[in-house]
Amino acid sequence: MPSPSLVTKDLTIRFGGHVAVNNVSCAFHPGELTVIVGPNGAGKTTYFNLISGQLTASSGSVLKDGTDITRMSPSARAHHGLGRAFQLTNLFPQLTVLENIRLAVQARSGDGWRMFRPVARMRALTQKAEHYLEATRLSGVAHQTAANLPHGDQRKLEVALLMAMEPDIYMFDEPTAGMSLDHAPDVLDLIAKIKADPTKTVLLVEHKMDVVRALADRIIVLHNGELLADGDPAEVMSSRIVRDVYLGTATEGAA
Ligand SMILES: Nc1ncnc2c1ncn2[C@@H]1O[C@H](COP(=O)(O)OP(=O)(O)OP(=O)(O)O)[C@@H](O)[C@H]1O
Repeated sequence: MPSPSLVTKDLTIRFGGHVAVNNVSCAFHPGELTVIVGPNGAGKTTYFNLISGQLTASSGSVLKDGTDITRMSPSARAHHGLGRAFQLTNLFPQLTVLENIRLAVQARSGDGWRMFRPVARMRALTQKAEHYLEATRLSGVAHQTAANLPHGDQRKLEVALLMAMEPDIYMFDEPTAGMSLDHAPDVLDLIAKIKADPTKTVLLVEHKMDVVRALADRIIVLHNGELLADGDPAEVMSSRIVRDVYLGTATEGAA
């Protein structure tokens, strides 16, 4: 097993008297896709927010390749290779699909967001953007404005933007939420492609068990902000304690 790319150590956040994530210690490795499951309110999104920097921990730490990123801003964490897909927030709605991806490629290449650059440089950026267009099967809508894309293609564009940033760690929060059955397989195929790269670590928050079964190498279960179970998907999902949690019969402190 390679050394972990991401570690959370005793990660905790309190909102007033409520501990939403409670001492969660977990290590994630390249080449591994971990699905985070748990009932509503278990702390899954809060755990994600603590990792990507939308929230700052009350105590504990987050390490990326051994570097302590606990107090870093989301953009500093992104700079360290942590990539989280967000619905639409990174899109320029009036620009085309190709232009949006090219801007992400540009940002990644360190060119910043400058408007003017030599033609050859622009061509190289466009070629790279076209590569991500093809990888995400969006070439057919390359010249449509992002705002006019159907919902399914917008979700694919979010994945394309994330890929263009070339993170080591991909984080997806319910990537097929709100998608029609026709489009969901496209996004799942993309995530499967990312997971096939042994240098990438993938974290996924997901409720849909068919998605979990299709993609998970490993499952962790959160319950009342605590890490309740961690391991092989089939074993974890068939374990008594996890089934009790999903049936709502688990008792406090069952972990
Ligand atoms: N900013 C906040 N202030 C106060 N309480 C919060 C805040 N964010 C989350 N919580 C609480 O923390 C707990 C965990 O919420 P979280 O959204 O992480 O759960 P979740 O497992 O992602 O749930 P779901 O599956 O429903 O999205 C909940 O009780 C929630 O109300």
